[in-house]
Amino acid sequence: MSEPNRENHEHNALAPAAGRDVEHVGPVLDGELIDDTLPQPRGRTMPDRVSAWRRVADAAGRVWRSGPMVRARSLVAYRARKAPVDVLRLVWFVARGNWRWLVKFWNWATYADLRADARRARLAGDAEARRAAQELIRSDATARWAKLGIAVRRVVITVRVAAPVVGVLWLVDSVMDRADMWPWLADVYTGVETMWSALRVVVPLLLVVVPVVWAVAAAFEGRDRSPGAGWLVRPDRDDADSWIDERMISKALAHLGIAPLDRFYRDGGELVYTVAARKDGDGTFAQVRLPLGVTADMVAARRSKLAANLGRASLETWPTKGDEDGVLDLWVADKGVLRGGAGGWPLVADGQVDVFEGVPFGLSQRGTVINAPLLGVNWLIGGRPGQGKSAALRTLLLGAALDPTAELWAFVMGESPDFEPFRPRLSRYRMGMDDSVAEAATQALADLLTEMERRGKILGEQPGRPPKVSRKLADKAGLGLHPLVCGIDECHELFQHPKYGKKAAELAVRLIKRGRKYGIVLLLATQSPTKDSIPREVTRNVSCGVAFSVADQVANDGLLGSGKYAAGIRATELRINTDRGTCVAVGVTDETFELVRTFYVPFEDGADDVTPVIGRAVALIEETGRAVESSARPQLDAAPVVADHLADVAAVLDGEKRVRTQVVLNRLARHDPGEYGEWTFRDLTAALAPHGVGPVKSDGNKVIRADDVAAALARRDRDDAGSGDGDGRDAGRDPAGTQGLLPDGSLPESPRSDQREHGSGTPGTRRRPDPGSGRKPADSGNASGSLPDDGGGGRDG
Ligand SMILES: Nc1ncnc2c1ncn2[C@@H]1O[C@H](COP(=O)(O)OP(=O)(O)OP(=O)(O)O)[C@@H](O)[C@H]1O
Repeated sequence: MSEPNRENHEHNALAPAAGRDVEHVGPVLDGELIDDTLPQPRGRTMPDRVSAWRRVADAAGRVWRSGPMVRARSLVAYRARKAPVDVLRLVWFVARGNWRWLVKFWNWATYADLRADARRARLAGDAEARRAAQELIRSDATARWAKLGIAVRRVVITVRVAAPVVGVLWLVDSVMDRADMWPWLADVYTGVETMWSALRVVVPLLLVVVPVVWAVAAAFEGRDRSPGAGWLVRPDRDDADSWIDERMISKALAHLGIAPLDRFYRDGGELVYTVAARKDGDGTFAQVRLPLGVTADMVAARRSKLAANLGRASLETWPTKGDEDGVLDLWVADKGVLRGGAGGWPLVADGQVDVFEGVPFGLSQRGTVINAPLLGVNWLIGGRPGQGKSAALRTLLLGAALDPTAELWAFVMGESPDFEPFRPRLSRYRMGMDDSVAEAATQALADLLTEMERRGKILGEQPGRPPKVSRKLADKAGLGLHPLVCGIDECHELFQHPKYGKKAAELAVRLIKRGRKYGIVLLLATQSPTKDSIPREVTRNVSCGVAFSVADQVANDGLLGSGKYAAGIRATELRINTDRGTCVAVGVTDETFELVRTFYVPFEDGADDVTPVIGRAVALIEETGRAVESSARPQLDAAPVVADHLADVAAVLDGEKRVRTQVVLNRLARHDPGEYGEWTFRDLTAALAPHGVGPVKSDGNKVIRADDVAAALARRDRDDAGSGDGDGRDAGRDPAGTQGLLPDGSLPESPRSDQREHGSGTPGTRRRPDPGSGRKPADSGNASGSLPDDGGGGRDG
């Protein structure tokens, strides 16, 4: 029975509705046919959900821990902590603002300023000025009362006119119906009523707004006007209460006694912080744009006052010039943090070095390890006696020793055992005060120059003409492009040597300008970095300057570069003995300067950590199948030191504008009898001709003009710099070292021996060193080995 019925229903339901009544058969459901044979979407399982949640939680955690979030969090926390004090402060500002307005009103009402003028004039006995002031008070009072009278009269007139009109309107409105009024009169009433309703809305609003505006204005008027009293302190670390913030810095700057800065503050100026005070290593860094008339140098000149104002020691306060003269970079160390030394050298017990990566040198002021660059740079280390120069030079050389590809030379121009333990690892080593050491060192510089030229040729022959020696090229057997590091301690003794000094200086300058591309590194240490003891061109062109405690600006700028003292980069702040081992360094990182606590590898009073490191360095070379180029080998035939005729002529002109050729010849003969003793006019002309210089006639005499010689020298230097990338110290410094990383523990691949495969000098007999013996060279009085070379002798040890 039910089937026909259902059919009937369906038929009715599907029948077209047009022209008939529609019969409702219940709700129409939307659906989808499911085919069991197709793959069905799977519901999300529990593990899926968990991992999705975990991903979301991870992302949220990352955002939570991100830098801006941390800063925002600490700012909110800081402000929340400060909220009660801030509220009290605001209330106090409002009260003080009202009081200040009251005082201002009172002063205006009582002519306090004019009365003060009159009083001053009376005290000064200036009757005329006093009369003028009193006259002014009288006339001003008259004018003021007159103005008040006019205003009152206007009000009275307005009331007298308006009152009858209002009365009439009120009367008319109370006796007449609006509908019976003239339309214009009804409009007047409508307008009045609209105004009245608007007033009913506006007045309560004003009753709220006016007090708020009043309070804000009063708070502004009553604000703290002392320097740096802004509200925007931006802490980004937890101990926000104990660190240096903008307010402290502004306050400290306000009390330096710099007139334009004082004026700026007096006029209510607020300093602009281009970098808000933030934690930077073991201290706080901020960058301030100084107001008109103030330079960073002016602040740097008052460093000790600034330090005192900030509650720090001078050494802990570093105001330096930022990107512009008017931008102050200020770094302030956390209290006492610089007192601790850097600790032991990280490689003293273990590890290896790749000199292309740098050598751990010390801790920066930020507390990170400075990996000092060795390749592609030259070093000048200086400071007062006993402050750590030799120890720093030793650390650099020790680092180089732990690179089995590096060849090391050392010359100590004095009686000092500082580098004795290095002997087994050194290819050349001379120590002492006699002339033969100076001669050997000069010879070494000449050989390095020859070697540099050879390397230049080799580099030019490589595919792609690489611009400089790379790790890959240095490791390539047979090229002889391995790193060659030459350290000269007490180098002023060499440059001031009566016989070899000039030559050594000339050679060193040329090496420093050009050698860095060829893997040749010069490390110079000196007690005396004055212009007489170190050639100006050396101090100008070395890329890494290190100054331990120095006595004055001259020594400071001699080591760190000109203008550094004025810019606030001052090793004069380092206290003799107290800050032993701490130095100011430029060029060792990308920072303008670093305050470095150098690592110390002891070699004194029975303590000797150097010898074991050298033992390890020698063992490393043996492991890699290299032969050590030791100074113990017999002397190689050294190429004679080549005389530089142009430089010698320049030297003997002795600052005179023009000198007769005969006098030049005489002076040259005195300067270097071996070279110039037999020289004639023709020799002199021939020697100078290639440089475009020659004798010219002046007052009937043949003379050499100093200007011509200087121009030729400059030309040559330019050419040298052009081919060697002449590194103006401050302009295009060499790539700086890195910070914060220790060098890779080991080289990726043991480099092959190539120390003996290039040609310079003549081969010597090679002997396996005995690292433990600390053996003296066979003849320590002789110049030790020249550049490693065996002219095709056995490779790879
Ligand atoms: N980084 C350091 N940490 C701790 N002490 C150091 C450090 N460097 C050097 N010293 C100490 O200073 C002493 C002197 O060091 P060093 O011989 O290197 O000074 P110097 O400047 O070369 O002196 P001189 O000019 O007389 O040769 C060392 O014996 C050592 O005690």
